[in-house]
Amino acid sequence: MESVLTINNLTKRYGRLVAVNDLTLEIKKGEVFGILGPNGSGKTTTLGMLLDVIRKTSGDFKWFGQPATKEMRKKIGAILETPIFYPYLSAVKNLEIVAEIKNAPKENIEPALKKVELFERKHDKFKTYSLGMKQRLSIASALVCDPEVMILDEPTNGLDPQGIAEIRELIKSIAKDGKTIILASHLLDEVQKVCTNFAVLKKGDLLYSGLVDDIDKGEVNVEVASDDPSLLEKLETCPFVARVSEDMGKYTALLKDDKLAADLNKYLFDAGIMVSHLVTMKKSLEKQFLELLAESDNA
Ligand SMILES: Nc1ncnc2c1ncn2[C@@H]1O[C@H](COP(=O)(O)OP(=O)(O)OP(=O)(O)O)[C@@H](O)[C@H]1O
Repeated sequence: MESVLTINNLTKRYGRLVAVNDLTLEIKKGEVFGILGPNGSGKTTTLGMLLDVIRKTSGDFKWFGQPATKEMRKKIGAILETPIFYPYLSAVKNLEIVAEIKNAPKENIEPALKKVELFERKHDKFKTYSLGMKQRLSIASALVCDPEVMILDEPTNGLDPQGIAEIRELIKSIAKDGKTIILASHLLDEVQKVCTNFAVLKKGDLLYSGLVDDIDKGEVNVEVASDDPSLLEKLETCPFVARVSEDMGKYTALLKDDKLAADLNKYLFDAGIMVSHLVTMKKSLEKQFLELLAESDNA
């Protein structure tokens, strides 16, 4: 798949504080890429550097395989904060002004308003809009330029549950149209619901990057006990046990090759061992991330 963005060793320091530390990532066409991390983890700083509104300290990034140019930046629609709309003007008038400033065709306004489901309300004044509608209009203002990539920073912040659901649906529907989306969020749930790929940042460091589908896959640890003294030896020689540890007379075996507790039970039974205790201790990535985020909140 074509690379939309490659980031190599990107770093931003504010004095002694390292806001983004040696970040290396690749984002490919069609991905909905979530940058996940608690407050202060460096998400906004990263997006700011990628959009050249924050000056990088060191490192490098390329959009579409090339250093960013003004022309290329037109392919990127970014909403870092709500754009300033005129409160007494209608949505359509506001978007006409946006199109004028950004030199975008006025014909894009109607489809953009339809996409964000504000077409019926297009003549209403901006000030009469709910927060969710205002956010959808912000997204429409990026769509007016028909960008290939959309960048959204905490797109559901401050919205009520219905507003949140609408924005998430909208993001998925924009992605279906073939646009690549980069989204910063502190909500694992949001990233899980909307994104295909994600990276986890903590205090500027990249902790993890991978597929959202892998969140449910986690390590399978099985706690096992038996009166048979050869249990440890059998566990250590089992071809799908990666590691064994002992605690209070029970062994914990980390399984590999997608094997489950039932497979271990069968293996031990076939080896002549009757177990007295067998419990799966699955630690999903989700749990690990929640722990990680909680740790950061307490830091
Ligand atoms: N202009 C600045 N001067 C000094 N420090 C800054 C500046 N901007 C950001 N920082 C610091 O850099 C770190 C990363 O901040 P950043 O805003 O990128 O995090 P974030 O993950 O986007 O969090 P949030 O969601 O709260 O904005 C934080 O410690 C922040 O205090």
